[in-house]
Amino acid sequence: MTFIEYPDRDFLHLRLADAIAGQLAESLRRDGRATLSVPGGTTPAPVFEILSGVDLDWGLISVVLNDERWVPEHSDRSNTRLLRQHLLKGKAAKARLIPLYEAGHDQPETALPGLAAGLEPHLPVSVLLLGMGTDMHTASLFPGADRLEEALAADAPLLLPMRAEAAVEPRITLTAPVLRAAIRIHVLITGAAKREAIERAASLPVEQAPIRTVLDQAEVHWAE
Ligand SMILES: O=C1O[C@H](COP(=O)(O)O)[C@@H](O)[C@H](O)[C@H]1O
Repeated sequence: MTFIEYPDRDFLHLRLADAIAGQLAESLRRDGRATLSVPGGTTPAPVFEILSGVDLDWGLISVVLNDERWVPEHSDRSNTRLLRQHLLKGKAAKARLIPLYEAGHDQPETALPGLAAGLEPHLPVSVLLLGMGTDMHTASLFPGADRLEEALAADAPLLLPMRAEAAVEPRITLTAPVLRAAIRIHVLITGAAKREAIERAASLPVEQAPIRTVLDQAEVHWAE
């Protein structure tokens, strides 16, 4: 993996947002379209805030989460809600959100075919930004999750539902082949515990450290 250490979080957020914006612009020039996939959780909001003010042809950019928790959008656990609050506003309000949640379904399984059909035309992902938990999960690929093996397989479908003790609620996640097919891959982590975890991940099997599925292709961005 390529590991980039920054002197502080503000600098990290600015440099990473700048790199992502440049790569999206490159995809727009090359392909006339771009897809950006982003994590939820507690870490990425400052990068989203910066990106939302960047001058890009956002009308040609699709945005999809790496994963979603199966909760309504008004829940403070909703990754879609986080996206709307911090990224899909300002200049980025024109971007097209590709949903990973559909109201009216108690469980992700029944919504899955429709969500996957909506995603397919927007692949491959041009720029993939991932987060990681200290348990080395990325997207909703959790160690010990019920469908992890299926999601890591080379012939996995685009999306899978996922349940794991650490995940709290059912999830829906992009699978490993979709993540690995992304043209540019960034991992954003902060703090000593996540640095230690990603260093440990490099020597563990992917089932124990799912972040490994992208580590050979990723730039990891870290600040204390
Ligand atoms: O639950 C999730 O966790 C990971 C990591 O989140 P963080 O709060 O430790 O930054 C995140 O990447 C994933 O998208 C999210 O659903």
